[in-house]
Amino acid sequence: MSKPINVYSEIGPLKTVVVHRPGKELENLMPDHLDRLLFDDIPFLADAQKEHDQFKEVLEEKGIEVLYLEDLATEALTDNLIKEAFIDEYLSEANIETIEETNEIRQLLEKLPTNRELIDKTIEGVRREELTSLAGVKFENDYPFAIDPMPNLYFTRDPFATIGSGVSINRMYATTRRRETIYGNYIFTYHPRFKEDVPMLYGRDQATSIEGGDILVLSKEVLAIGISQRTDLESIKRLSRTIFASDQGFNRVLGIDIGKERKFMHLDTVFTMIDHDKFTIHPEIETNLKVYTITQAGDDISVTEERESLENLLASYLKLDNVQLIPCAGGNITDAAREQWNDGTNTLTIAPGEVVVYNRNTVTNKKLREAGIKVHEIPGSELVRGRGGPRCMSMPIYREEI
Ligand SMILES: NC(=[NH2+])NCCC[C@H](N)C(=O)O
Repeated sequence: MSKPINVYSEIGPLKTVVVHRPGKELENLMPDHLDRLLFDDIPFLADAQKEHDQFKEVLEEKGIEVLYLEDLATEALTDNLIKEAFIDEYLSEANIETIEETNEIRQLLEKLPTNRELIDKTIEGVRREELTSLAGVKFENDYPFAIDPMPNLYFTRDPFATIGSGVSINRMYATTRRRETIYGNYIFTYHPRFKEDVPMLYGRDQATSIEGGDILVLSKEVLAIGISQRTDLESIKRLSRTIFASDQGFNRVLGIDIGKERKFMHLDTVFTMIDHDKFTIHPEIETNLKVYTITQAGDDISVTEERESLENLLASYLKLDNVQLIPCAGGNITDAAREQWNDGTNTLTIAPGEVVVYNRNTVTNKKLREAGIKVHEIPGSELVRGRGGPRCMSMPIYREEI
């Protein structure tokens, strides 16, 4: 049987992808805690779900198998021991204040009629008002949650990342997203579809952070990884060592330093690959861009700073005569800033030269069409409020070879 995971490019025809339909976790967002939960606004859940369903439909119309993270996580709980271990791990990382609360929440989770409801509840979070053990208790603060929600989970790109036939279970930068990686760990360890034969390339317990939005598989040999607010050069070195040792054919990692900024927290918010020789790019990162090359050197790796422009580096390492960088909004400063903020550069490529984008980024989408790209538009007025676009909302599991 062929391997369950096959991702050797950013652009090979997409066959299988993992998404998460936003759920009640979005109704646990509050203005006072948005910053910490990495949100900029509160989406209207019903509309966010409709938009997400449209995203799924566009993918399914192209014959792409759409898997839901919440289904996979449910199916990974194949027996009671695994389920108990999952609940234990979830509770131990949930930052619950007292033993009484922990015990009551454990009972609440165990009593849920189905494993799917259990998974949904862990994503949604627990309000203090749901716990009878807290009735009448006076708190030092008015924080309403016994367990925080995980509102960012619909950005399935980030907590784990598929590379070749393996998966990097990531160490997330912010506490609020760290628990999301529990699901990936259970899926790739216990789900019948994945449990055999999926090499784990990074671990959630590592000391330095790396997130999937920074990881781009440019070719069978070359990866690009953002050095960003979310991903450290140290993590890239660690991942590179494992990847080179895993003998999958990857022999070069480009570390692209995009600075530590909230507005472009991951490489894929400013740079994506959309065809054999075409990329989207946010003009703001192009000046003074630092790129490092990591390769195998004897028993270890070497890291060297590149001198060439990104364009030349891509052409040379991808063995092309030249490449085209398509600037967000055609490069106009104001339009590019607005459309990048609304994920205009965050394209999901579903086949060479064919992408899914938000309809709101009209200037960029026009430029993509002019460059000969086939563009599928989806609405994203609510989804975008979490600061992520089609690439962030999708984790490819299988791409055909190109
Ligand atoms: N791959 C991406 N660009 N993901 C975007 C994630 C957005 C999310 N609110 C965060 O800050 O983590």
